[in-house]
Amino acid sequence: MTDTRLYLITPPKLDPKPFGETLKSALDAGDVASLQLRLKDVPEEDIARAVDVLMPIAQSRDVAFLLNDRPDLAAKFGCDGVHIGQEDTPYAEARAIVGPERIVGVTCHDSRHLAMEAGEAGADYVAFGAFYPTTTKEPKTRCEIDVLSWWAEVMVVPCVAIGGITVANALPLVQAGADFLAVSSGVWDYTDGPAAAVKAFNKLFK
Ligand SMILES: Cc1ncc(COP(=O)(O)OP(=O)(O)O)c(N)n1
Ligand SMILES: Cc1ncsc1CCOP(=O)(O)O
Ligand SMILES: [Mg+2]
Repeated sequence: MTDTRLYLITPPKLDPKPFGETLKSALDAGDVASLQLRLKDVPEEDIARAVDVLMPIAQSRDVAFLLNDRPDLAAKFGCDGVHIGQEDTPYAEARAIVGPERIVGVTCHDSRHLAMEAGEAGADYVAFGAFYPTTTKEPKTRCEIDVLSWWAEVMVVPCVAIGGITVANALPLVQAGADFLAVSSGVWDYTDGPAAAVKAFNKLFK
């Protein structure tokens, strides 16, 4: 049995009501640690509406609900945390906004240095990637698996792997010691559907 758990990331554009039904079936299919709402280039009211619909679905199933990019909205909406990248609100400011009880995760690309900085500052997790090709986002870097295994070996701050992760290519990341696999299209676009993807990922973690 490994300690790896699934961290789902929503598609960058979605219609909350129908997506909410898809989300229910995915979360009811197996263990999911967290869901990140990651809407890009949309007005705040679209984020608010998606939070209204999707956050109760996640939280009622003990799935942590994180918001991408916006610590101010994460605090305003009562999300469980926020994910910030290197071009978003700096960690110290994000932590001051959301407080000590909420999760703050930080993008660290392929950089041991960025991850050590974030970990020492108090980040609740560091995210490395992209490990595989992805069309969901133009990642700034590719990350080698040895960065992940080094971190898992020597550090205690949880590490997240992200970028092009699928059921077919996830095992080396699990074996390297990733605490979480952050997955978007590998679940939402899975051939047999998101629920089957959640089941298949959880089988890999056994
Ligand atoms: C878990 C996780 N890891 C990395 C990212 C990427 O964040 P960022 O670099 O800020 O890019 P955008 O997602 O904001 O386009 C993430 N969102 N989640
Ligand atoms: C947000 C993000 N950051 C680096 S790669 C990526 C996209 C993750 O989506 P997918 O799992 O579909 O590659
Ligand atoms: Mg960001």
